[in-house]
Amino acid sequence: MTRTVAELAGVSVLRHPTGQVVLDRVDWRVLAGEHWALLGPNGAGKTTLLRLIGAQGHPTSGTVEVLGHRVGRVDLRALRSRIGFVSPMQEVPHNATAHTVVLTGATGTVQPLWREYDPATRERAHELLAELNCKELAERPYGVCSGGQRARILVARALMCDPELLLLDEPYNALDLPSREDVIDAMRGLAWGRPELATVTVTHYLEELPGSTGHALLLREGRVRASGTVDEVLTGAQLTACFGRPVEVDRRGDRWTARSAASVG
Ligand SMILES: Nc1ncnc2c1ncn2[C@@H]1O[C@H](COP(=O)(O)OP(=O)(O)OP(=O)(O)O)[C@@H](O)[C@H]1O
Repeated sequence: MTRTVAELAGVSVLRHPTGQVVLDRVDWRVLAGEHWALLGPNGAGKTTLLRLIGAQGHPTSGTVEVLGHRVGRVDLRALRSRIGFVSPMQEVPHNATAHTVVLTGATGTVQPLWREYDPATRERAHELLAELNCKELAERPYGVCSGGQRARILVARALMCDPELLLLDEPYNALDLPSREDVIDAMRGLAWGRPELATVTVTHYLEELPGSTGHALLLREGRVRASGTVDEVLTGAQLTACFGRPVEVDRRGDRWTARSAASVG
């Protein structure tokens, strides 16, 4: 039987002091090797849900189990060290080289802790840069790398802890088309090369989903509107219900496109 990586049951999040319901009785299970897309309008609760599954917070009610541990009963820092997280909010020292940025993933720190990195760890950072097709960037300062290169460096960094779960919050944000395609290729390569790794990617655009995406969850106003395989969920009817306006979805090869049905013709 395939291992459960994360399971949320009846999860709600209310904001203090307004009592705003950010997530409303969410049920969700992610299995090893699954690749999920998390979609929904602005403010639907996607980042909040990603943070919960990443053991970066507690629900107001309901249960969150990640990698066999119940959030609230374990040291969240220990749990987080087994989860890779890529987010545009991440703090990164821009004058550090790409290799150094990847190394900081071993310690989960913003700044490098040089004494912690033995030769094998340093070599591993090089290997991960190569796995993400950017080994030539090793000595380049992160700050001068392009958006697509930075995204791949951050994925390599997240893989330093050899995670069982990799979470990506809008990794394609503000990338030009070639850069986006490079990151999509890298994600597809990861799915192929690491069959046990589960991933969850928050995105706004179906065009950004690698063909390796097998599952999708649609959120609207904190509620799950649809959840399941991409064939069940990434349909015009489901996206229309989720976004509240007519949406048409096409699938060509292993990629998707979506557009407002009102603009067709
Ligand atoms: N720290 C916070 N304090 C108060 N409200 C918050 C906080 N973080 C998020 N919220 C609110 O919770 C709701 C969900 O936010 P969240 O960032 O999870 O949505 P999202 O689907 O990721 O949105 P977006 O697509 O715009 O990034 C929003 O209404 C937001 O304003």
